[in-house]
Amino acid sequence: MMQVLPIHSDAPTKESPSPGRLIVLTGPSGVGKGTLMQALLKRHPELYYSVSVTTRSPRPGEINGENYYFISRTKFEQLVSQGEFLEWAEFAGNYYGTPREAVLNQVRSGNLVVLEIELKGARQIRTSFPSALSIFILPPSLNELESRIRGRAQDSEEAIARRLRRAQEEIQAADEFDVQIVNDDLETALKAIEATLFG
Ligand SMILES: Nc1nc2c(ncn2[C@@H]2O[C@H](COP(=O)(O)OP(=O)(O)O)[C@@H](O)[C@H]2O)c(=O)[nH]1
Ligand SMILES: Nc1ncnc2c1ncn2[C@@H]1O[C@H](COP(=O)(O)OP(=O)(O)O)[C@@H](O)[C@H]1O
Repeated sequence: MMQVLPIHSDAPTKESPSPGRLIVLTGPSGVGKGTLMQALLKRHPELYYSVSVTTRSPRPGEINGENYYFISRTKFEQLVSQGEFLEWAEFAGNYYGTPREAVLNQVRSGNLVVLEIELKGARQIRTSFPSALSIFILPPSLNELESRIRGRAQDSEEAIARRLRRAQEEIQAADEFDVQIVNDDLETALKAIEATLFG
């Protein structure tokens, strides 16, 4: 029988036996998590991608409710105090969080739910959901990571520098996660993720 999880609680969520599963995709900014996620969703429409909430400004082309829910810092802090996030973190000057209820409902319904989140959030999920499958995406090199972030041409110099500093810290934590996959050739990395998820 499925156990009902506390929805509005700041206490770490107790894991319940459930037919669904949480998948955490993490790794430094610019490594290609978003690109891999999109390709994965195209090939496996049955996966549920959790749209995060953020205080970052939308980039050109980003759509509210599709890429992120874009909200103010005040509203974000209010949602934190209401226990609405499964995890949340500050990254490069902005807040990011995973909506609790939508994700838990999907897991309870038996779906594979993918969270694409940064290191601190990924650690929180590992603690709350020890059976979550966690995947760390590595760049082929730091130089390649920098050129991917620059190639995206959507962040200021300052934002790029912050992301690169943070990337070096994040990469050191790669071994904490269940699986490490290098995103050199995109297709190869995708196949490795598929093998991990669907075995
Ligand atoms: N903890 C946490 N991190 C998130 C969430 N949503 C996105 N992130 C991470 O926040 C970081 C910055 O995201 P973003 O500003 O979109 O930049 P980008 O990933 O470099 O394109 C990335 O590492 C995302 O994976 C979330 O809900 N929680
Ligand atoms: N395997 C790859 N080879 C070359 N470029 C890639 C690869 N994967 C992603 N990219 C490019 O790198 C940049 C950053 O990718 P993105 O998915 O936005 O990263 P993240 O979501 O991890 O920040 C994008 O311009 C993307 O097209």
